[in-house]
Amino acid sequence: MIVTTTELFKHAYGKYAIGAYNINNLEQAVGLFRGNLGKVKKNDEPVNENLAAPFILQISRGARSYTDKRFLEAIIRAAEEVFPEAIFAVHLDHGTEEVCYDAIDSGFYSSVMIDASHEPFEKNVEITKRVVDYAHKKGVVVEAELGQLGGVEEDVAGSVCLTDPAQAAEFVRLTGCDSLAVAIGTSHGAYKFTGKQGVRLDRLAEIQKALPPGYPLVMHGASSVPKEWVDRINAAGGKLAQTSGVNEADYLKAAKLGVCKINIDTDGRLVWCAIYRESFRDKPEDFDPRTPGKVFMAAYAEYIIHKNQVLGSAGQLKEVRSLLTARV
Ligand SMILES: O=C(CO)COP(=O)(O)O
Ligand SMILES: O=C[C@H](O)COP(=O)(O)O
Ligand SMILES: [Zn+2]
Ligand SMILES: [Zn+2]
Repeated sequence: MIVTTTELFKHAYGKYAIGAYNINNLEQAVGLFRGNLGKVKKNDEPVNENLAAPFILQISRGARSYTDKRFLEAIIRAAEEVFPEAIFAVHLDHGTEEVCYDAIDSGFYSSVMIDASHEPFEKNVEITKRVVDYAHKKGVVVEAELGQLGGVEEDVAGSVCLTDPAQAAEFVRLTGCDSLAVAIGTSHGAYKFTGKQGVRLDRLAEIQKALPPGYPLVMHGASSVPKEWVDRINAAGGKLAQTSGVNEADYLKAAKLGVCKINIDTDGRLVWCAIYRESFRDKPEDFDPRTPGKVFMAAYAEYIIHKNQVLGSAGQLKEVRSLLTARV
């Protein structure tokens, strides 16, 4: 069942965070749905309610244009039928104004992100407000961004510029956006922090205090970039040096400070890269695309289960399901 992020955030606020996972292809979709239902190897395994989690499926502009946006949509529609127990939001990640309108008009996305954070404050407000007004008329909710993450974010090269708490409150008031992505020291990709710096929970606490009670915040660039996966990639011929990620122990700390959505893309890519490299290394005679694909879907499902455990969303599906069905 596709729901809005608002419905998920209400349940999560202050207690745990919902995993927001980017996908680009069929194998990632299957692994993602399995993992969020506590299944690993087969689609028809029984749901494991102790592990099952509500989640957000994110589609970036790059994912939409990788093949054709209609392919991803068809895969997700099929997944809804194959995994009828899943409760998730379909979210456009880092949209421009034009792409937001396209996603809203499609009737498929329950949530969009307008990212005008590279614009000056007033322009960011102006663009975000237009998207919010358009989206709300069609029942779609909007995530916006204020402040800039470090590193490269699609075609926006940002330098770390933490979100100002007072500006955040003003931004939310002026735009009416439903959730806000804040810059608290993280960046996209596998090379996040230099030295000992980490997530700026102190700044996050100030932002939470400045906003209305219960207002949902979003953490981008939240992959933990696990050493285990980086080492496996390198042992299978990869060349990733000096990687660094978010400490997984910070996820729940951030959730207690109002972060309801935690964005993870890079970690899924690392799992993908390690599994495919190992498969090609260990089975050089095999050229069947399903050989690494099968291993990847199971490994990705297991990884999603792990992530949901550290986010605190594992095991929450049952309660979310009963709340949503009681409401109907
Ligand atoms: O923020 C993200 C997508 O919007 C993903 O962040 P990572 O690169 O840390 O996975
Ligand atoms: O914000 C960046 C996300 O990780 C999406 O990345 P992508 O644009 O390469 O799909
Ligand atoms: Zn941004
Ligand atoms: Zn992001």
